[in-house]
Amino acid sequence: MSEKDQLKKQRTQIDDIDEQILDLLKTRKDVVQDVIKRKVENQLPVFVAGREEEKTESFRRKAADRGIDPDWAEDFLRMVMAASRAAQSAEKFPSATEEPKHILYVGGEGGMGSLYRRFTESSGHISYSLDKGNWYQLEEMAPKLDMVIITVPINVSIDVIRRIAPKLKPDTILADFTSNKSEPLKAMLDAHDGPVVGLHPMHGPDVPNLSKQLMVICSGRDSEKADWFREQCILWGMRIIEANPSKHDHVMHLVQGLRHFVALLHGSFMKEYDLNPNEMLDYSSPIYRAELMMTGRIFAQDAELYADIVFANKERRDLLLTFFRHHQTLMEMVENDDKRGFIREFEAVTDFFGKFASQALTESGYLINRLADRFS
Ligand SMILES: O=C(O)C(=O)C[C@]1(C(=O)O)C=C[C@@H](O)C=C1
Repeated sequence: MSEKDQLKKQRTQIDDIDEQILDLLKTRKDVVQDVIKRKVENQLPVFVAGREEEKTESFRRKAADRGIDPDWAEDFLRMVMAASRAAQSAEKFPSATEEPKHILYVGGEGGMGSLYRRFTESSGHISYSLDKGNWYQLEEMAPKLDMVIITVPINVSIDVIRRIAPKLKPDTILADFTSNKSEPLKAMLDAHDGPVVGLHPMHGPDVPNLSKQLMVICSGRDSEKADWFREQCILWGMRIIEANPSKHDHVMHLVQGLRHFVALLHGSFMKEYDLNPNEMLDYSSPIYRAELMMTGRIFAQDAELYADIVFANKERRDLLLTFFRHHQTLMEMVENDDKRGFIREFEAVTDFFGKFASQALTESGYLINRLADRFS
C-alpha cells in the first residue's frame, strides 16, 4: 500500500474511533437523563462535588495506566460532567420544600431577576416580579409572599428596601442581591421586623446555569427561616459561603471597586494612546490576550452598572483615592529611574503573596493554554 493510501486508511480509522466516542457520549447522556429524573423526584442536588472529585481521581489514574496524559484526561472528564450539569439545569430542578414557596423578585425583569425567576419556577416555586411598571400590584401580592428578594441597581437598593418593607407581612423573609452588604442589611433590619438575610450571588446574569456558582449569605435576623432558600441554592448546584457583611464589603471594595476602575484605566489609556485593541491582538502573546479580554469584556457591558459599582459608597471612593496616592510613590520610582526601588517593591509583594504567587502561575498557565489552543 502506498504511503498516501496508508495515511488515508488510518484517517478513516481515526474517524471511526471519533464516532465511537460520540456514540458512547450519547449513551452516557441518556443515562444522565435518567439520573436527572431520579434527582428531581428525590430532591437531590445537581452538582455532587464528592462524586466529581472521586471520578476525576480514578479517571486520572486509569488514564495514566493507559499512557494518556492525566491532566488532559481530567479536562476531558470535567467537560463531560459540566455538560451533564448543564443538561440537568435545562430540566426541572428538585425543590427544597414540600410546598412551593412564593418568591417576589423586585427588579424581576433585570438580568439577575430574570435568571433567578427562571430557576425558581423550574424548581416548582412561584415567582413574582415587580419592576418600574407594576408597583401597583404589590398590595395584591404581599399577603402570599414567603420571601422578597431585592435585585435592583446598587444605587437604588436602599430606597427600594425602604419603600417595600412596610408593605410586607411580618413573617415574610426580606433579602437582597446587592453587591455590597452592610448598608442594605442595616436598611432591611431597620425597615422590616421579620426575618432578614443579605445575599450576594457572585456571578453575572450571563451564566448558563448556577452550578458551581457562589452564593454569599449574610445573616440578618432569624435567618434560619431562610434555610430552605439556602438548600434550594445547593440543589441548583451552588456553593454557599456564610460571610460577615463588613468583611465581605472590605474584600468587595478591592474585587469590584478597584478591579473595575483599573479596567477603565487600562481601556481609557489605550484610547489616549490611540491603540486599537484589535491591532494589539495581532501582537499579543496568549497571556496578554487573556489580559486584554478581561479588560475588553467590561466595555461590552453597561457603563451605568459599572459606575454604580465603582462609586457605590464613600468608603469605596476613599479606597480609590488611597490607590492613586499609592500610584504617586510608584511614579516617583519611574521619574527617578529607580530600578532598585522597583525590585525592592516587587520582592516585597512576592513575599506578601507567598504561596499564592505559585498557585497563580499554575492556574493562569492553565487558562492561557486553553485560550491559546482555542482562539489563537
Ligand atoms: O452522578 C451524578 O449524580 C450525576 O449527576 C452524573 C454526573 C456525571 O456526569 O458523571 C454529573 C454531575 C454530578 O455533579 C456528578 C456526576
